[in-house]
Amino acid sequence: MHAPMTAPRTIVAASEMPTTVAGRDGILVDRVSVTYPNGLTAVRDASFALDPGTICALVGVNGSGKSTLFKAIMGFVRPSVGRVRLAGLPVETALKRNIVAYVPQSEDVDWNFPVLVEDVVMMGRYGHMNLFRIASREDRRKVDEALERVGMTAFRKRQIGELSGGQKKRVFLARALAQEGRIILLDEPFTGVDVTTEAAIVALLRELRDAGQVMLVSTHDLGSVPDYCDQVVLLDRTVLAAGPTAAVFTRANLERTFGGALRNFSLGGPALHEDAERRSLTVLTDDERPLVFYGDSARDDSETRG
Ligand SMILES: Nc1ncnc2c1ncn2[C@@H]1O[C@H](COP(=O)(O)OP(=O)(O)OP(=O)(O)O)[C@@H](O)[C@H]1O
Repeated sequence: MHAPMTAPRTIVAASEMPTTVAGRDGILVDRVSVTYPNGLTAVRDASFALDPGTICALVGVNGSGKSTLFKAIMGFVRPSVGRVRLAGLPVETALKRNIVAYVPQSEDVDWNFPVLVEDVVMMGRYGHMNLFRIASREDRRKVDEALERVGMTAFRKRQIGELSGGQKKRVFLARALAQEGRIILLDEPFTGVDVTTEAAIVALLRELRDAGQVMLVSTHDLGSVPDYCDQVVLLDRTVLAAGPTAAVFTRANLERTFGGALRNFSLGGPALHEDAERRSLTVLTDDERPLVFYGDSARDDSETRG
């Protein structure tokens, strides 16, 4: 059972935190704004800091700027204002040192590209290779290990485009594992994934967290956030709230984040099933797995899932 939710509290902006503590070895997003060439400011004055050994959910409606923030962290777009530090380094340096791994959204990948599963995972090793990209025994061992960890060894000679959605996600996760980045960004890793695969991915993320990695996970799967995320960043073109899940992932904050996009079912009164206690039940849903609140506490219903 997840710890009861507490009242939302004021979150200290990353820029006000001493960089020697928060985000020093993890992710520091400090007053970042991103303006696209068409003049649209997709993210304004966003700040948060994540230390190693953290899984953080990035939550917001479609168009709230999640992918833009990922692109800024990956160096695909340059902030017009503010700075990103990865393990204390500027983005370009962190990328050169192979510190950041990225698991893309399925839509961002060309699945017709003829490439084998094991080749995709080997791409995670490219940064460790010399100019000629000749895989060493160590590189091959890391690829074998990564495929094994995600349960895709039997599929290694298959074309990536022939796999199911969940299998593709596992392969890209294996690529991130093979890369051995200390920072992993996952863009909607659970979209189109069955509950068994989701549970396997979550178990792997927990292992990585326990090994000291820091993960930022963009997700619409609200119901599972309290199960495995230590921290949450709520985004709506700017950071509405950021911090420990128990403090930030509250009904009030979610309603503020999602506004009319959130479907809210409230049931009051009658006892549920064999539960004798009468209490109110609220179900909040974005577009994937719903989040259930009993009174003001989010219920961890992981035991009821496959
Ligand atoms: N290259 C671009 N040029 C101009 N505007 C863009 C560009 N990319 C995204 N946008 C706009 O920036 C805003 C934020 O988009 P972004 O893709 O970051 O949202 P998101 O939170 O990732 O959405 P989703 O949940 O749908 O993936 C949107 O209004 C989008 O139309």
